[in-house]
Amino acid sequence: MAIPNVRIPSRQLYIDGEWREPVKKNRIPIISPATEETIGDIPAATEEDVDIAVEAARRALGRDDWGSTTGAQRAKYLRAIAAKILERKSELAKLESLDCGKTLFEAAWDMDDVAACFEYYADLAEALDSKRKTPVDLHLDSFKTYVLREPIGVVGLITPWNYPLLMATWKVAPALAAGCAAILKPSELASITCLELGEICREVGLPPGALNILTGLGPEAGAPLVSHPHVDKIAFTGSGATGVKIMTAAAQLVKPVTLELGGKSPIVVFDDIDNLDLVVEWTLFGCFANAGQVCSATSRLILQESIASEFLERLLLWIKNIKISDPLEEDCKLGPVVSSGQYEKVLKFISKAKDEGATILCGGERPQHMKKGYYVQPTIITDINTSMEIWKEEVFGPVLCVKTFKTEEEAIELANDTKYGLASAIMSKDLERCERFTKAFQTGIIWLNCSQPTFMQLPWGGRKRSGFGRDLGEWGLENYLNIKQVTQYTSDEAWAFYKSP
Ligand SMILES: NC(=O)C1=CN([C@@H]2O[C@H](COP(=O)(O)OP(=O)(O)OC[C@H]3O[C@@H](n4cnc5c(N)ncnc54)[C@H](O)[C@@H]3O)[C@@H](O)[C@H]2O)C=CC1
Ligand SMILES: NCCCC(=O)O
Ligand code: NA
Repeated sequence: MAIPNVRIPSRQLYIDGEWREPVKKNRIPIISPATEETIGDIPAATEEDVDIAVEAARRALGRDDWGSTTGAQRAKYLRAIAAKILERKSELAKLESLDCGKTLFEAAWDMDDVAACFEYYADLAEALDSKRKTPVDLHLDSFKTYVLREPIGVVGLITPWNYPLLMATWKVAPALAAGCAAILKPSELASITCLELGEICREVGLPPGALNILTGLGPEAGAPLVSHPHVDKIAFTGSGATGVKIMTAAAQLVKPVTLELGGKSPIVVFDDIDNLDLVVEWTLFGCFANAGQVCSATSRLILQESIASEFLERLLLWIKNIKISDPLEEDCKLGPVVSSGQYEKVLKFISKAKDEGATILCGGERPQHMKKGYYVQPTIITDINTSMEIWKEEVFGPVLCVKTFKTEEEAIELANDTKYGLASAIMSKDLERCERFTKAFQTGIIWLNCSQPTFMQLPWGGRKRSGFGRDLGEWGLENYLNIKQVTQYTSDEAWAFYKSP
């Protein structure tokens, strides 16, 4: 089928409401994950550009047209952005798919979520107006006290390539709703749609400096943002290794961070399930959506021994039905991973698993029919012991590990046997058992008889090495608010602590 072509806009950095060439004039090529060809390039920001963007953001905070806006006024901008996203949905979805390899089906889904997220935070921005000043009654005649919620200031938002525009929106929307001035640094592996967000902000007349978009390499553009003295907070989604670097750099300035890092989430399947196909499909979706490049992917299947062979047999039949093709093709359900680096990384994990004695039940290689592109077959690995790397480390690719269990205690122990703590899923018709697992799972996200559904009203984030802080919901807005207490002495009486002269 003919692939719909779309022009990749050539952009500069988006700073202070306009397009600006990077000071050093460098650019980074865009490599198509589906064809391995260079299809464009993005500007490469460096420290000098970060300084210019931070000053623009600080100026915005000091100007009435942004720094003194009400939540209702900011909500208008957020709703206008949402409308433009929907207007350009088809083109943005294609650009997203071209850039990161995500199927067009999933990219379109993401664009709906992006628009809905801006709308959601527009509502919360309006609600903030009545919550800005909360009286606290001490039942004391001589004091009047209240709490103020105010924007935290200039915020640095550093985001990954697996959901390029959606992960950026999870941070940009609440940051703008709170009245912060933001500098977004998307991943250099997928920046196209984030740059289009800059064009959309320019078109809706978002005041200059409220949102600035700096594309570029992590160490060159991200690191200077983290260590900039006039950036008040960093919100990050990405790898654990980079999260540690960011937290270490921010610590030098006692700068607050929120870290949404990786995961190695379990899906526990009991033999009392009613509908085998329903559970098999959730298991597939939980690990192979977005080609497995999902921080919350339930990439460890912990299967009750009594149904293991029947379940795996059915799983293999479903896997054969997954259409692997150019991600822009209709009905494609598995595209390439984002880059040659990620491709090599995933294949290395698989070969290490084999070396350590595991069995590749299916997949494990490039699909025969895809001669070009960073494609990895949906892969299932069995005969795993818990000391293997494949059991412990996040692969961030279409690779599902399987272990079996007999008792609930064994299942809980296997599920929590990870340094991560992002998400867990349990499939069982016994809701009391689900309740027990909800308490026992050491994660921030629990799925009961499903895996991955993500709703922006709910707090998203984890524990342990999956980081801390929460995106989405009211919690997402709190990330960008400073809480200030105000205590007023209202009496004319002396305080009478000291003896009057
Ligand atoms: N939890 C999640 O949602 C994600 C997890 N990952 C994991 O991370 C692995 C590596 O993927 P990467 O794209 O390299 O993730 P990464 O964590 O290195 O990159 C994420 C963002 O951080 C920036 N960055 C990198 N080094 C930085 C530094 N020193 N200071 C400031 N910013 C910096 C990058 O430019 C990008 O915008 C993946 O294989 C996957 O395992 C990657 C993306 C998302
Ligand atoms: N369903 C959203 C997952 C977000 C993430 O992988 O970071
Ligand atoms: Na890309």
